[in-house]
Amino acid sequence: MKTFESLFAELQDKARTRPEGSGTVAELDAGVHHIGKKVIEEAGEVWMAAEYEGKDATALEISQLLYHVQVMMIATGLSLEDVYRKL
Ligand SMILES: N=c1c2ncn([C@@H]3O[C@H](COP(=O)(O)OP(=O)(O)OP(=O)(O)O)[C@@H](O)[C@H]3O)c2ncn1[C@@H]1O[C@H](COP(=O)(O)O)[C@@H](O)[C@H]1O
Repeated sequence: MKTFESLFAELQDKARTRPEGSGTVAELDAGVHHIGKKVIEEAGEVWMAAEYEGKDATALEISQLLYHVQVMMIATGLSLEDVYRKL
């Protein structure tokens, strides 16, 4: 099963190797402003799913929020350790 750490390593690899067709590469190229809007959009979807759509839909939306947060970390040059130090 994919974990937060393994997904982050995968996304770092995508950012470095820039494979054709990667949504992550496209999102990184679109920049922090675009990624920020995706984070906000997914956060809103988490809220709505949690209130009205049940556990499975909420888990899906949370996974998408975590993905976009990780893309933001890579776009801003943050490592997992940089964030974990703040926990
Ligand atoms: N976990 C994710 C992931 N979660 C969310 N998303 C993206 O976020 C979008 C969220 O879906 P929504 O339905 O909310 O949005 P949408 O309006 O349909 O999508 P857009 O039109 O905004 O792209 C999805 O369409 C994906 O583009 C993800 N994209 C990629 N991953 C994983 O990231 C890794 C690298 O992916 P690539 O860079 O695409 O190879 C792979 O393991 C993927 O499984």
